[in-house]
Amino acid sequence: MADPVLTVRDLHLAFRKGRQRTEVLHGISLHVNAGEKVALVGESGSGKSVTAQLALARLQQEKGTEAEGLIEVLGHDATRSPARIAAMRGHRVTMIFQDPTSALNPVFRIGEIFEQVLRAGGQRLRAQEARRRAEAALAEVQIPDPARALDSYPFQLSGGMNQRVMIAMALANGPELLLADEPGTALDVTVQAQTLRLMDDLVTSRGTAVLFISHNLSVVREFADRVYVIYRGRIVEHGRTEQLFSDPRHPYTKALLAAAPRLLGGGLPDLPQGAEAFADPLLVHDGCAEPGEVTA
Ligand SMILES: Nc1ncnc2c1ncn2[C@@H]1O[C@H](COP(=O)(O)OP(=O)(O)OP(=O)(O)O)[C@@H](O)[C@H]1O
Repeated sequence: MADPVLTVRDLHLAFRKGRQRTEVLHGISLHVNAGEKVALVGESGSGKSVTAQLALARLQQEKGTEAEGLIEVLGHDATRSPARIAAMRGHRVTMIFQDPTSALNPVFRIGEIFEQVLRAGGQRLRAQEARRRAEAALAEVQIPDPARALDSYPFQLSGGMNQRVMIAMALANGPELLLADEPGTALDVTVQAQTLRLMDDLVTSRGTAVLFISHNLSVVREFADRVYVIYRGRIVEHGRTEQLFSDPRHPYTKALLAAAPRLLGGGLPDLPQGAEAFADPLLVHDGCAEPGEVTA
């Protein structure tokens, strides 16, 4: 069996503010093997994002955070050696967020952000080579005019386009682990479906391990090899995806399944013929900023 790239064991997390202490994780354990696609599913506030933030060593240093237990990322303990995790972020371990447009720094052009991404981890790269690699990466996520997209600001692209840009950036350095936190939930369902399929194809062909965070069980069905169900800071059920769908044991998993919107075929919807929403990379839709409007 492949080695785990992420191991979480008996992880507890509490936030302290003044005299108040709020426990949000109550001893969760999970793992993601090399090349495996694993989903962490649960309702809002159940503790999905904080788990990913701990794996990225982003929460440990915050005042009031009390974390106990093991979080091992590519062989390094995220609590004891946060600097080692920080050094791997952006190339060996990467992340995709819910709202792609606000995740991209609005004051830089896509090309400039991409160049920084390609230099993550101190890699030396000439500007021309960075541009060539960025164009190739954007072409791979099926952006029709990569050169034009690289010269654009994030607010000039649609939410769907920015999500593709984020996917391209997250995979550009060949990470071993991708943390995808509700990717595309800020987008409409058809665009979300398209981008998730694209991400799925790319990570599957490259063998990138993914921890896929979602509140929607039916979305992960098509994507994940295994699923963990988290409820109020506890893993209440886990198993192989098909087994979990065909024979859910925990009442919460059953409720989550019943509540999940029925998408076509139980998974992501197929696109209607001719519904290519991406013909123009400068097209603004999905309720994103209007052209010329700079988002914060
Ligand atoms: N920095 C923080 N300080 C205090 N409490 C926090 C902090 N970050 C998260 N929490 C709390 O921890 C709990 C878990 O939050 P988390 O963001 O992990 O939920 P989630 O399952 O990802 O939900 P969503 O799907 O809405 O993002 C919530 O009650 C949240 O309010």
